[in-house]
Amino acid sequence: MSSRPGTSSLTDGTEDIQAWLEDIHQQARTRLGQGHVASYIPALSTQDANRFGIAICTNDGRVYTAGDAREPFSVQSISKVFLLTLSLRAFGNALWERVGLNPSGMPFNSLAQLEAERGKPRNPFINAGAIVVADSLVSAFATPVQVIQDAARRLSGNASILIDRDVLASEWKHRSRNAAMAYLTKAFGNINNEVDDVLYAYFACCSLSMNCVDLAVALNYLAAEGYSRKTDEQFVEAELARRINSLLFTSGMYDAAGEFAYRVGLPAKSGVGGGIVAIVPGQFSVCAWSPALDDNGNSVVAQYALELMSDRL
Ligand SMILES: NC(=O)CC[C@H](N)C(=O)O
Repeated sequence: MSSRPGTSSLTDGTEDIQAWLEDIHQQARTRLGQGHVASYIPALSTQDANRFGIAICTNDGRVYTAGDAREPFSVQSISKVFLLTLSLRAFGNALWERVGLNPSGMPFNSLAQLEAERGKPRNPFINAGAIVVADSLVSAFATPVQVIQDAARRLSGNASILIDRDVLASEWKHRSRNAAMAYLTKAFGNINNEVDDVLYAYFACCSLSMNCVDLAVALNYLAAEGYSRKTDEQFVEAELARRINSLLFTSGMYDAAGEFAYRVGLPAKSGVGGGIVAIVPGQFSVCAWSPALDDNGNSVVAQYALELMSDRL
């Protein structure tokens, strides 16, 4: 993209944007080979670390892609954005009596902080927070997983989005740590349903299989003041979209949120499947994906691609 001073919107020609994206993809590829594919969920460990895709969805509905942007991957913690949005739609600010709003400064699966803070998770994007949010959805809906899958399908316009049953089975089998968090939270009175039901809903959402285009399109409402072009509805109020973006900015990248904010400066959510969604409010949403992660559980190449992108905006 040209870098005329003072211009930062994606209003240039389509070919320019496509070339710009391909250029970022080319440059970010140089970091393939760094990091490690997540192995604590065995079904994720078989992913090919050399995959790398990126997709942009502009607020006027144009989609640009480079690399493996249409290859489905496990969304993992990116699903926490769907969980939070649906819970805030159902419960509004009452949710914040159960979940905090501050960065955790701890790994996403920390038990120590949850114990110290008496079962009120720091924010909705660490695992304990998302498990409380999932509990709220188990209370609100008879079929919470279906509700979330439907939302992902409608917002992305892709009716064939599925839950990856192998990933779900693998997460379930290796659930000890998340189960410990859920039971500890329940012991403090902050889980209302059966732990197994809540964990199942949480894992099923993490196991959604989507590609970069699906995610960039589905989460574009956060760039577009809450409006979803796909469903042609105000999915959330503009103010709520702004608040979710603020939370993503401070807490979306786990304990690396500060560093990511410094380097990239955009609201973003990562998942251990290697995806990262970032939001440029008023302009576009972007999803980058490459499976190998750094020590914080964030994709090395996807982070670098977003850093290059933000440098050039
Ligand atoms: N950070 C992540 O993507 C973690 C999600 C994963 N399903 C877990 O519970 O550990």
